[in-house]
Amino acid sequence: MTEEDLRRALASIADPAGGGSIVETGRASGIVVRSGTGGFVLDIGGLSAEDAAALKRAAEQAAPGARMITTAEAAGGAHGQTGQAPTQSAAGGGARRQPHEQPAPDLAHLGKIVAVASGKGGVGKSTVAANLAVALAAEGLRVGLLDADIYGPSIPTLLGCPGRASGEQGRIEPVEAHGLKTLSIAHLTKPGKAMIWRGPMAAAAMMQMLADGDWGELEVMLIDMPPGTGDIQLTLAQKVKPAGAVIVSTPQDLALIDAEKAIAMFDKVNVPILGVIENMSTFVCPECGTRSDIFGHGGAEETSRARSVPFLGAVPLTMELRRASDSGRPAVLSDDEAGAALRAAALALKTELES
Ligand SMILES: Nc1ncnc2c1ncn2[C@@H]1O[C@H](COP(=O)(O)OP(=O)(O)OP(=O)(O)O)[C@@H](O)[C@H]1O
Repeated sequence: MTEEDLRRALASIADPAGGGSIVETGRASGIVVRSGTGGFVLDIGGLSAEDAAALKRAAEQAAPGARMITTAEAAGGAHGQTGQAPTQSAAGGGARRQPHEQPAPDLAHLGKIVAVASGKGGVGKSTVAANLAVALAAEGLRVGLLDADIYGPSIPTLLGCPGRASGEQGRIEPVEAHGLKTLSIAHLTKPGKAMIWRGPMAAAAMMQMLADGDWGELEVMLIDMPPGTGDIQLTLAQKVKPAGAVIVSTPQDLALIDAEKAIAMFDKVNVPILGVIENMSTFVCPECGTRSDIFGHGGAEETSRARSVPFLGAVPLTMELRRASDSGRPAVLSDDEAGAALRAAALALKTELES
């Protein structure tokens, strides 16, 4: 038996959660054959006991004698619900890519890839990512922005470019907005569909948008990561090999603890930290202009000093920024304080990328 035989046998089994065969969705991974004996990992996470038992039986029958390791570690999303792979709904059925199975695609045409990440949700990571991207495009760079926040895609709203991406023959045409190219899972799926994907499917979707997107020749590709340190972050580090990561945090202690965790995770997988940005740094009252440090102030700068990573700047919490984000006109295009702070952070990032 060869690995190809084993892979083909497993590919004949449909993932009970939908999205294609268990090889296509990444539910069967780590497929190896050593001295004629096969082995693979079967992820039964997110399945009902009944579906899991049926799947194990089907795998045993399809690959008799192969060593099967079952794991539920990668489970995520709603249990037992059906997900949908992006090519089915958008790009017209191109070759799917498996982060765990296929060699890393050649992404040299994407230029310097920068992950914008946060340890904790809701700190304004997507807002910062969108504004950095628009500011870098305004500086004349050819910029891409990938929304890899599969579970809460917000880039189309922030850039004011909802709707569906077009595509043919397995390629996906990115959407153009504010001088840059962007793709989001929200451009590829019906609302709500992406939320129920399991971890490996979400990672596969990110890789597919990167590899199958018709991005052209870019200088910088920013990736708006989902919050936390899960499957997608690992796939990114292993397959995409980014030039570095930008960590967004509020000055609040809890957010900073999680930001530290994110820094440690990127350190561990050898992704350099290009800098830390403190968001919601100081609240500026829209009525009287009074400043108050609702979440504290300066904590992210202290963290970056303690970890010897660059501090790219502090962005205030302002009504204008919130309104600009909701209306799809990035704050960086206006002259107010938050816009200026974001432009400065983008320039600091540009300097880091050039050094
Ligand atoms: N500096 C700021 N001033 C005012 N509002 C802000 C600021 N930064 C972000 N926001 C608002 O906070 C909300 C959350 O921001 P955003 O979606 O960017 O966070 P996130 O960290 O990406 O969240 P998630 O973890 O859900 O992906 C949005 O409504 C956004 O407009």
